[in-house]
Amino acid sequence: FCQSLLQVIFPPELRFAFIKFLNRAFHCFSAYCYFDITEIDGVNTNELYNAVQLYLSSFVSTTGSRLSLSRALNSSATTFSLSNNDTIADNFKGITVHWEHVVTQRQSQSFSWRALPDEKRGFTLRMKKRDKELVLESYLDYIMDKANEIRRNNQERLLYTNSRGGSLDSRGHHPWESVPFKHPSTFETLAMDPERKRAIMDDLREFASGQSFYQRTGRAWKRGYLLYGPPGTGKSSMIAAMANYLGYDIYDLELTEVHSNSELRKLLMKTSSKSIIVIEDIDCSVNLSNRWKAGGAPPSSSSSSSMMMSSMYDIHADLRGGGTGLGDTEGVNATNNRITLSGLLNFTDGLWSCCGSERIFVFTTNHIEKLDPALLRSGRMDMHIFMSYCSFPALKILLKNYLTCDLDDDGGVGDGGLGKELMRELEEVTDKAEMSPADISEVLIKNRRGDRRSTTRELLKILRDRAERNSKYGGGGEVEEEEEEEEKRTLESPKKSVNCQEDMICKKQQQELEEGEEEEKGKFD
Ligand SMILES: Nc1ncnc2c1ncn2[C@@H]1O[C@H](COP(=O)(O)OP(=O)(O)OP(=O)(O)O)[C@@H](O)[C@H]1O
Ligand SMILES: [Mg+2]
Repeated sequence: FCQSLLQVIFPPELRFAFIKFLNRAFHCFSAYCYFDITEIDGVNTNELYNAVQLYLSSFVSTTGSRLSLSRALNSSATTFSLSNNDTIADNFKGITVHWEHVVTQRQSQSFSWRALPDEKRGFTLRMKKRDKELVLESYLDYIMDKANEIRRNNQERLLYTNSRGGSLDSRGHHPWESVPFKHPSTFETLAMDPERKRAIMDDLREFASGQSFYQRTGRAWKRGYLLYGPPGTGKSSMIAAMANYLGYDIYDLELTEVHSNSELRKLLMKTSSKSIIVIEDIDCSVNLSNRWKAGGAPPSSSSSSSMMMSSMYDIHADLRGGGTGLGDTEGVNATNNRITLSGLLNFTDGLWSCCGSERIFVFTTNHIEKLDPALLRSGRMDMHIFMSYCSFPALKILLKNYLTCDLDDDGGVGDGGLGKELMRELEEVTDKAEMSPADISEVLIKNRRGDRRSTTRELLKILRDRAERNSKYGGGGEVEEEEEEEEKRTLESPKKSVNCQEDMICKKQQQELEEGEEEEKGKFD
């Protein structure tokens, strides 16, 4: 009766004004304030809404009793989110905030360019008025960062390659092509000394969480690792483990496909942050000890041989980038049409190297001694990591992974383990055998049908043979290694073998020239 009386006495305008006033009075005296984050902001999707949803999903799964589940395209994980009109509390730097997921039916609407969903979804964030500043200043940024991290962890990572060279294709597409990266190597499966492994993992973790350090010290947020060691010691596996550990994408840069320094720069500009840029076998992929060429004269040579050397380089430049041919002694083409060491150093160190951030450069080589000292100078590559032949602690990791048995220091645990004696014998010969983890894994795979002890005995036999051979002929599989190297070079870089032929032709020409000179000299004498 009162209500109808009020409706009769007060006109609607007055009633609305009264309700508005009551609302204002309530908000004035309330200790709380509210932010609405709607799913669609005008006609655009609100990034903050998606970020909040993802962020809340990281802890709502353990606290909520009724959840909405979803899975995004290319995602490998289920996303949990608050059900309609549910509420959850969160703590941030000592303050408590409350999130409510508000879903209402959208009223039949006027004309819109974009088909809008029937439901209007949004989050309401409730916090104490005194906390408003902190929320605006850092809580929302924190949520965005966290959401990006969750998105990256859930999403498949990619392995990029520059098989099309360094330039954009005719349709202006990206110079990198990608495939999903699914390498199973992790630091768990990687066989190397546990202490060194831990040091590398710590270094990576510090790098990934070191944004403020890099900002404070004025350094570009990047890090370089040089992995070196004999073939099959796990350099490529280490790169995969790094990517899996940090959740980064990998850009596998094929230097032989890049024709100039500017192409190299373009490629770099098209890489994303949180990625590992890899150049494998840097000593094989391109001749990088030619920096003197850009500066003019070679380090030490007689004039005739210097001329001959120049010609040699010009032939290479021709092959790669269409130079003018023999006699172009200044090497203009050599520097313009092919990549040089200084171009590569600019790539990793120069101003361009910091477009984008949080990037890791990894170079690998089997022969560190063949690299130009400029690449090795301190500060260039932050960490030099030697991947050695299999040591005993590394062997234990391989045994654990391949034979699925946990081993303590005495070889015990799990069905009696492998036994103290067997472990001692293994320890004695492992270092002397100088076998790579790849070779040892091969033995373990071949003999995996037998029981653990017989497989290990088989391995011990092979290790002993290798150790004996090494003591007889001195040194590890250097000859094998050289052969493998040569094979790798021919397989990976057909151009290289062309270059080798060119080198031989040039050497022959040089020999003929010298013989000619001697003849001339003889005539004068
Ligand atoms: N340290 C290691 N831990 C575990 N497995 C390894 C290790 N090293 C090699 N392997 C095994 O051997 C295979 C070849 O290793 P990988 O390709 O990583 O060697 P690499 O050092 O990159 O050799 P290359 O110099 O020829 O490129 C891997 O697939 C892996 O199964
Ligand atoms: Mg490799």
